[in-house]
Amino acid sequence: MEFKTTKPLILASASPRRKELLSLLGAPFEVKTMEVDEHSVFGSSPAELVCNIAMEKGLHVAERNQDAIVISADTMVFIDDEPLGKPDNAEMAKDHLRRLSGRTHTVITGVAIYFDDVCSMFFEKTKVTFFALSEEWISNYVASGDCFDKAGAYGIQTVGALMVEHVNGDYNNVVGLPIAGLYRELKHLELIEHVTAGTRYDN
Ligand SMILES: Cc1cn([C@H]2C[C@H](O)[C@@H](COP(=O)(O)OP(=O)(O)OP(=O)(O)O)O2)c(=O)[nH]c1=O
Repeated sequence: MEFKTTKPLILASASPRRKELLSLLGAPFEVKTMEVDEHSVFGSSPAELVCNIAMEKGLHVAERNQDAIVISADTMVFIDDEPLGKPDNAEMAKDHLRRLSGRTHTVITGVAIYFDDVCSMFFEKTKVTFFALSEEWISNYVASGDCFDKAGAYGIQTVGALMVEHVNGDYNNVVGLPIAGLYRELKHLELIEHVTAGTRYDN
């Protein structure tokens, strides 16, 4: 099953996970990124914060590619409404994991879709419950390096999966892109269509 977008599609993200998930649509796309200072972005709620960061990540790419659909996203882990982003160092990673140990946290991904001078945004929330983690586990996991490029200092799609007792919601949202929600949003905005037999090689 394949889809095509009504305009050229650009993913404004350096995340290999987002690239892999967007590929599920089977629609061609390019990756174009521009650096943004995530720390200078604010929001009055966790969902608003991730949406505002997602919007910021896509803005300059969209300005330079006005004939395209530009997609950008931001994923953060929230515990007690406090954001846990990507850890800067091993101590910060250990602190993140100690806070997540034995508790349920929320992973929110904000997604921005730029097209026709418009920016449409949505977010997806997934609840993840961790088993209680021993100090030895935390040290070994952080030493493996898996935690460093990931919000909350874990990867649910890697060996980090061994910490997860329960997931309530979209798994792909935790990995960085709620692809089912994104497909539905693109469909709602009439930016994507199913490639039916006979139209597959039309362009
Ligand atoms: C919680 C969790 C996050 N992550 C990743 C998804 C995101 O790539 C990353 C959160 O950082 P982001 O700042 O959302 O994204 P990024 O810096 O990787 O990529 P870009 O800004 O260029 O789009 O954490 C996992 O891969 N697995 C997980 O289980």
